[in-house]
Amino acid sequence: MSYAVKEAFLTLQGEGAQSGSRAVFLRFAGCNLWSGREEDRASAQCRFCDTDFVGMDGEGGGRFADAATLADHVERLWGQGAERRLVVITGGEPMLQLDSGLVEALHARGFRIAMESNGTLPAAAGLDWLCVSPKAGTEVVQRAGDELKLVWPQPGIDPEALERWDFAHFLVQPMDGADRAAALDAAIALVMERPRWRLSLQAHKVVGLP
Ligand SMILES: C[S@@+](CC[C@H](N)C(=O)[O-])C[C@H]1O[C@@H](n2cnc3c(N)ncnc32)[C@H](O)[C@@H]1O
Ligand SMILES: Nc1nc2[nH]cc(C(=O)O)c2c(=O)[nH]1
Ligand code: SF4
Ligand SMILES: [Mg+2]
Repeated sequence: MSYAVKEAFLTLQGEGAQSGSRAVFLRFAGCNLWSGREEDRASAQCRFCDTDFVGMDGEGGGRFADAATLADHVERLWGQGAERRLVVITGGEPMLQLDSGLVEALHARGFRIAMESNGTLPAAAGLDWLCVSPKAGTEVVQRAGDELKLVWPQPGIDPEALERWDFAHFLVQPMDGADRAAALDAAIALVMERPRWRLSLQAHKVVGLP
């Protein structure tokens, strides 16, 4: 099968428990919770998205005919060196496209594979790091993984209920947008009340990386 990629680039992981790690980001086009068009945002299931995932016109984006071609592209973006190769697969919603063929092709090139998902679709087998970020009002089927990353505040989500899910790390990330100062206060307050949680800041935005 072919893959629709919005953009792909080398940067540092800015979020979560692996923040600060060198990584190739592979951003698939399309999401199942929002069309990506501003005129649809108010009626979407996920309304706070900070990402343009429409089309294939970004840096390093395009239509890739098969898994080997896309994995070669990721390898070229990483450059020389076999040590600690990491690809973060995101979107949009990556589980609309990520399949076992791409997992195998990336592993064959020595990559650890991390994925950022909204959890409404079951994760592909064989991933090395799974981040699930639940969205209020959606049915999250993927309730186990490496990190649960809760964008906060989100009315309709109860952090205490999420603590029963099977994750190694519980991160709370302030919602970026018009109310980001209040969101930061709310995220800090959550950690103060519930020590299971740790604060995840979007470090790439602070330092000006993509
Ligand atoms: C753009 S999403 C793509 C992956 C997947 N669709 C998801 O939602 O997890 C990547 C990450 O950014 C987070 N995110 C999106 N909009 C955000 C915002 N306005 N502030 C903070 N985090 C945000 C998501 O919750 C997710 O953890
Ligand atoms: N540097 C950087 N780190 C990130 N971590 C998760 C991101 C995402 O959009 O999925 C992201 C992103 O867009 N850029
Ligand atoms: S689920 Fe993820 S990609 Fe889709 S609209 Fe929400 S934050 Fe954006
Ligand atoms: Mg992002």
